[in-house]
Amino acid sequence: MNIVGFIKDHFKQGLPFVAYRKPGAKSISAFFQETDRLFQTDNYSESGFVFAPFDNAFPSILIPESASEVVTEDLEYDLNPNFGLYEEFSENSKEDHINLVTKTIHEINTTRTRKIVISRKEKVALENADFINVFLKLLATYRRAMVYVWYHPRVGLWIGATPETLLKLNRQSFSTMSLAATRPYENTLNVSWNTKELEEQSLVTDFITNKIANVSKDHKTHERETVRAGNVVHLRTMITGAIEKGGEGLSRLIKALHPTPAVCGLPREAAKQFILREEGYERKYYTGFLGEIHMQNNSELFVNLRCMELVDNVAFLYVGGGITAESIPEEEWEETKLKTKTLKKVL
Ligand SMILES: C=C(O[C@@H]1C=C(C(=O)O)C=C[C@H]1O)C(=O)O
Repeated sequence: MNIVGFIKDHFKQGLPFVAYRKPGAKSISAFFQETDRLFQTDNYSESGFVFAPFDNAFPSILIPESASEVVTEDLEYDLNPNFGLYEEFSENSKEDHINLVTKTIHEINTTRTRKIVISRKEKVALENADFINVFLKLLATYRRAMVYVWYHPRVGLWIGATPETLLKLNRQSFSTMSLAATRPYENTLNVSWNTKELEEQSLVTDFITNKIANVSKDHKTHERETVRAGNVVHLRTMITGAIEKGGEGLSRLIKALHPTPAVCGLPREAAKQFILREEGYERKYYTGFLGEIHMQNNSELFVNLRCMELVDNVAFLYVGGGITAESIPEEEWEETKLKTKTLKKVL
């Protein structure tokens, strides 16, 4: 049986699994857990696939390597051309989002908080909802993203195509990225970013390099670049380095980085409290992270962006953007609309 067959089978039996293709990879990998037990991890010391929520007060879920069949294969994309009708209705209206952004700007202007990432979820009713087709279409459409489908009967079904790496760790060497600022992709990477966008992204880079300094003996901040993620472009800076030998390295890096100001804000705790209090819905696993840990001395974690949760015939699309003192509410609304298109393209 191939991976798609295994996915159908496992889903039908109510057993946990994850299938994914890492950025640029040819093959699909998958973990098929043998029982429906809910495993958690708080020190990231086991090998397996981790799925962590935004709010780190809640546990990270693990599909352990030792309790799963791990499969890798090259996949032929067999797409169903008839799939593709959806009707749309927003849960959070435009007005709600604009009011929240306005309130966020006020918070930034009247407190020490400098950046807060505000998000919303949009409900899309699907006709013909077949999550495997959605996954296959994402695979065919976004080759540079981490494309995944993740399922646990007690947690839910999530699908996404994320452009953002939280952390790559190979033995002692790691890399991470500062990703922020968003524009539509207009057939070129030659974008002249304005001061607001450059500053917003610098805030993220500075935070990451500061945090990394506590964990890594040496690290390097690379040159800022413009990168494409489907229908949008972002500013990105890569940060690489090495950590000391010892078992705690991965956990210390995760705790230093998550949640970064690319998805939370600055200062981190104040921004997080504002988000939990004011956003008006639960992010769950959106802006959390996911990926392999301790698989052949490698860990590769991604920030859970451009993702959706599927509940029967409804998809909940999660999108957000960073707010600073210079943000314009109407433009922030447009930015979230643009980001939903990454997923709507395949629905
Ligand atoms: C929060 C999201 O994206 C993040 C926020 C960005 C921004 O503020 O411009 C850009 C990339 C991501 O780090 C999202 O896609 O939902």
